[in-house]
Amino acid sequence: MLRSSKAGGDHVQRPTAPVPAQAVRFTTPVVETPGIFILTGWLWRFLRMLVLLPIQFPVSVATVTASVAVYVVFDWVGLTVLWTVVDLGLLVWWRRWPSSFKARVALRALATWRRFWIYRRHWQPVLVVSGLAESYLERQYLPQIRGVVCSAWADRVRVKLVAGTAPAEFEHRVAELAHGFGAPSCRVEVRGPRDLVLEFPRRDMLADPIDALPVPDSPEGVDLAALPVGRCEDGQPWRLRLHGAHVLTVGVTGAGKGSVLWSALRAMVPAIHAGTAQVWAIDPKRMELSYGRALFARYADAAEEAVELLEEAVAAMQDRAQRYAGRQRVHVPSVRDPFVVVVLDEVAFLTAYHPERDIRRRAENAIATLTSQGRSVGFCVLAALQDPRKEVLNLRNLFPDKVALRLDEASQVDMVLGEGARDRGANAHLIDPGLPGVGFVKLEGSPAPVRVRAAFVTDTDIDHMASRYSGASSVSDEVAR
Ligand SMILES: Nc1ncnc2c1ncn2[C@@H]1O[C@H](COP(=O)(O)OP(=O)(O)OP(=O)(O)O)[C@@H](O)[C@H]1O
Repeated sequence: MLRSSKAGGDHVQRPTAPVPAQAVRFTTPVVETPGIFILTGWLWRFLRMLVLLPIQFPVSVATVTASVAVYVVFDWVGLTVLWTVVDLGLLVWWRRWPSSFKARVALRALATWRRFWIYRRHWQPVLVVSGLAESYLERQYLPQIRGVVCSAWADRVRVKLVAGTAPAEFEHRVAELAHGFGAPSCRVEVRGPRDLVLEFPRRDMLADPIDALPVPDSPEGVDLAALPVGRCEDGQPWRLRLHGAHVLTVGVTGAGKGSVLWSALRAMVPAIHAGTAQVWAIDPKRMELSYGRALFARYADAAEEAVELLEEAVAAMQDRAQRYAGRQRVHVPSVRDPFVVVVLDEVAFLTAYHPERDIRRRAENAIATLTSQGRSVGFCVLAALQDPRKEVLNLRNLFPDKVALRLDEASQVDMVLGEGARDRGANAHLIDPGLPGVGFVKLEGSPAPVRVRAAFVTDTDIDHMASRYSGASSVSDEVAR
């Protein structure tokens, strides 16, 4: 039976055979909605809006209600007096307490205005055209705007997602959203299930160069785990963790890598002066670091010397680890056991470009050992690199913290900041060449990349630092101990 040519064959449609027309077709009947239902729906929505309006916009509703009440009771004269008094009060508030006025009045009024004029007005067309509206049974579902908050530099639009969609759909369309709402960029921050925030900058807070930040007054004022090196896009200080981390700064030539290195060193010079921190510098280009040579406990520019310096650092680190074994788990910087920062400008010179294979191998081994074992015993590698590809530096994942300055290609963003960083708005390949020192970082505790700018430490600043703080660092020769 099963072998018969008919068995099972009746139901199999051969790929080339035409689909037969159905003799009988079942379709859902179309029933016209009675007008009364439509009217009831509209009325229900209108009443709901009236009830919710005072809850959603209490200040605006109170203002309009009070104005109407005063007009009804006291006519135009009363209304004019009321508004004159209110305006004078606002004027005094603005002049006397400008920041509180800005936070409580100006930015809130701006948020209400932009919510309706920019976001509500363009929401449907932008989302439909960019493919973020969902369709189901011939009905269209749009993510909802839950609120708009304005800060001094950006609008944050809180959005409730349509059930069954994922934040990744927004992350893949940041360019469409930015253009759609007339913003220079858009970043997506996921706050919880079906809850995300779209951040649209209104102006660039990092457009102007930042002068070198003040040097802390004393070594006690230096927090090696949070050195201020510049500013974040929201105006907050950008702090770089060196103690307990390794930092890789990547950017094309002229991207401003030097300003990240020098800002970090500037923030810790009192500790260098007191001898609780040391800088071991490798400067293959002989341009970037040679200026502040007096600040360094060790310095090398030639390849052979540089590799020896790295191997000395490994020996010192291992010696310290041996002394700590079983006795101490956390490194506390002291004159005896200073925090050692190995600064490596253009690390690829040693790991990829040097013609001698032995130099490349030794340099790579030493960097790998320092980055994988140095954190807990107070050794940190602070490196700069132009090209982040694996062939150039296959150790890049041993650096827990990375800074992406201006990059050549879009694909390099995820190489530096990790997968998905570009989708979340870290467009390091689109940074304006006229903005050196601008880049993206991932701050602790948040997967969303943050745009930052390093302060610019000029040659004069370096001269001053070198003459004021040099010579005091007690170079403890750990290898000898
Ligand atoms: N943070 C900054 N703010 C303003 N201008 C900066 C900043 N950083 C660098 N610049 C300017 O950009 C120029 C190039 O910077 P820098 O030499 O640090 O780049 P780089 O990435 O180290 O380049 P290279 O890899 O070629 O050494 C500097 O001479 C300076 O004029």
